[in-house]
Parts: sequence; C-alpha cells; structure tokens
Amino acid sequence: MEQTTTDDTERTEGASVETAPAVIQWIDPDLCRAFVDAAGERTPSEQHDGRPVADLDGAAAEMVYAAVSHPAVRAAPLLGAPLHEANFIYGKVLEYPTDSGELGWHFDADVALTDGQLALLIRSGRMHQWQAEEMRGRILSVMIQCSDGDSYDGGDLQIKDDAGTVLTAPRDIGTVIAIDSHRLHRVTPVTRGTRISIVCFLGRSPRGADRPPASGSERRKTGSGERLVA
Ligand SMILES: O=C(O)CCC(=O)C(=O)O
Ligand SMILES: [Fe+2]
Repeated sequence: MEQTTTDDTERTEGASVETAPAVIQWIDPDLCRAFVDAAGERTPSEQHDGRPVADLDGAAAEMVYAAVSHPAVRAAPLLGAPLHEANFIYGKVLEYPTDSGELGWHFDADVALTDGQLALLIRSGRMHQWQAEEMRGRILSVMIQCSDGDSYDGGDLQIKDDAGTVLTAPRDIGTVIAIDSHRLHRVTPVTRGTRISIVCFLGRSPRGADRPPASGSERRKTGSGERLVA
C-alpha cells in the first residue's frame, strides 16, 4: 500500500505491524462492474437510508463469499482467534456519491449492523451517522473495491498502521482489503463520480462459534435481507 505520514504522528522506522492490513485477492472486475451497473438501476428510495436491498444480495453475496473464503483471509491472525471461530458474517454495500462527505476515522468494532442484514446500499449522507446498536464480536473487516479506480476522485480507503502511518489502499477495481476491525480507518470525501464498495465483517457468532468456515452454498433468508450462515 502507498504510505504517507500523518501530520500528528511521527513515523517510526522499522516498527512492527502485528496485524497489518492485507490486500489479498482480486475479484473479477467484470463481476464488480455488473454489480455496480445493477446497483445504479435501483431507484433512490430503494437505496436510501441504509434499508436492506434484498435483491442485490445475490451478486453482493457472491463477492462476499469470494473475499472471505480466500485462504489469506481465513489465515489472518485475528486477535489470537482462529478464523473458524470467527465466521459470523455481515456485509453491506456502500455507495459514495460526490456529496457523501467523509467517513471519519473509526473502528468497525464499535459500529454495528442489525443482525440479519447482508446487503445495504447507502446513497448519501455521512456514513458515520447511521451507526446501529453495538454488536460485539466483530473482528475482521473485508473491503472490496467495486468501482473502477479512475472513475472517481477522492474516496480513498485509508488505514493507520501500528506506527500511526497512514496507508492508502489500492483503488483498483476488484481489490480486496482485510483489516483488523479495531484498526483505525476512514474513507476520504468523493469529489468526482461515485465509489461503490462492499464491506464484510467477520466476527464471533453469539450462537454457534464452532460453525465451519463460510461457503457459498449455505444461506438462510431472514426477514430483512439475508444473513450468511457459515
Ligand atoms: O467503503 C469502504 O471501503 C469502507 C467503509 C467502512 O469502513 C465502513 O463502512 O465501516
Ligand atoms: Fe469501517
């Protein structure tokens, strides 16, 4: 990842990064583009305010499965927990139009989705205004860059490493970035075009921590969308 030094933090040469962000897989760009095209056909009301968009689940779910089943993600050291104990998956689809503002520095572990929501499409508004109730156990965040990197300006996914250095994630379409959910990160304002991302969260299930790893073949419908059953 590209590295820049923060204004307020001295970069420490050679500092160890215990749970460094990982860029671990490329999702097929054509799949991303098809997904973005489908998302663009939704009406604003269907895309608004974080309500579940159930019929986007299929394509989103395929990408979620592809991302979180990659061996490098499965092998990620997650606060000492083996990932087979951390297979409770949530995901959301985010759309960042030019007026979406900035997703400020945050940890994902303290921002939650309601149990049972897989795919959400957020059309506008500052992302950190729609935090839901706390969900314990979220330990890995997996982001998928779904838009062509040159189709928008701004919208950089930035992550702070243990030394406070700001890492800027690759913008290339189909890039998957996995980070410890407790790691500070943000998305800078989009100043041209639209950025669409999918964000998946893996955590410890409150019921069923011993489930096997996620596979693409097991899903269960819930009232407000789909939850992936690992
Ligand atoms: O859009 C992204 O790449 C990251 C979004 C994010 O960090 C979040 O929704 O919590
Ligand atoms: Fe986040």
